[in-house]
Amino acid sequence: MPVSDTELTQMFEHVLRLSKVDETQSVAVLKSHYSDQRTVRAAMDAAQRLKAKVYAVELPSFSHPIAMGNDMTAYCGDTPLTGNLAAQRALEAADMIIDTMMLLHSPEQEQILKSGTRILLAVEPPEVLARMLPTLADRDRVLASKTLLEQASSMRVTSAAGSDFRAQLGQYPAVAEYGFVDEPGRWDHWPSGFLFSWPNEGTAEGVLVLDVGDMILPFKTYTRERITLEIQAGFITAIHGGFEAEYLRDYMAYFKDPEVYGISHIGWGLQPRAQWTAMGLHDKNDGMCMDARAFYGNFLFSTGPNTEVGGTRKTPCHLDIPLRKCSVYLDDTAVVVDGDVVAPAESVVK
Ligand SMILES: O=c1ccc(O)c[nH]1
Ligand SMILES: [Fe+2]
Repeated sequence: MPVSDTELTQMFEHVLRLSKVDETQSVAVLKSHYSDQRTVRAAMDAAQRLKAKVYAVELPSFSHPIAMGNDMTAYCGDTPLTGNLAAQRALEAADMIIDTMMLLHSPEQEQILKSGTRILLAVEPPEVLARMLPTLADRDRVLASKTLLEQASSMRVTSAAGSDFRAQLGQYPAVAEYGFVDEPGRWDHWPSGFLFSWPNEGTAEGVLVLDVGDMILPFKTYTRERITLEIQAGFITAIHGGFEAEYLRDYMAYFKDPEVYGISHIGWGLQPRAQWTAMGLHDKNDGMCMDARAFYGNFLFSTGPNTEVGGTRKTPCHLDIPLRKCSVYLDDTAVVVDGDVVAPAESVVK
């Protein structure tokens, strides 16, 4: 249902308050011509209403000749900010950036965060922003699980469909997404409500079976037949199945980059207001479909880049693949069983 401009501004005030925006803060709204202009205006108005020093940084869009589709996660790494050091300095000067054009998975985002500037990504449609307006309960639920994830030395994922995946953890940090940025140097995405880390280089292995009803982003498709991925030493080594497997193989091969087969972030969803069904109710160009990444009890894995945590894989092809009905174990502790969150207690929604 349509959200009014007034509601959108009020929602931004709520999220910016949670992000500790006040009269002591400077807020930069990062945009390009493809930003949602209503989101840009609401962000600017809300920051001003909280008495922050507000400015906008507009960048000409960037399109790489091999990028396909309009989903902002489909081509990662190079962005409108790449190479524009003056603009990067202008952004690093802010205490907080509201990113309406997508810096995610770029080295520049990492550099800006290291300067202490915090970044909130907001590119979903206003109606999706409204349905998953972040709360302190979201933060507490995700951070309770992050405590377990950052202490774990391994993750194992199994499913009735036949998945049996393992990875060592610890080389990379655990990342919690709960929809607002309340600490210096923090990145987050409104809407969200999930957490993840990256496998230690070379340690992801086993089999992941995409069953009927799982999802592949940025295709924004529900899989209608099984696709089986073989994973060895941190990379997908085979993709078996029918037409949908062929489509996935063809898309990944198109980039002519062996790093596209690397395993990227792995984690699970903790947002009860995100819905598995939502993707079927939106057009492919409506946004990046955060419902799919965040729905409660999913196992979300992904392929390709790991630059945002200092890794060396800057490949542009990034697939986010949420699976239902998996069991996720951290060392010997089950956090998700058959698609339902079981631990820690503070992360379980009754
Ligand atoms: O919020 C996000 C969105 C995309 C992604 O790849 C990770 N986290
Ligand atoms: Fe991702």
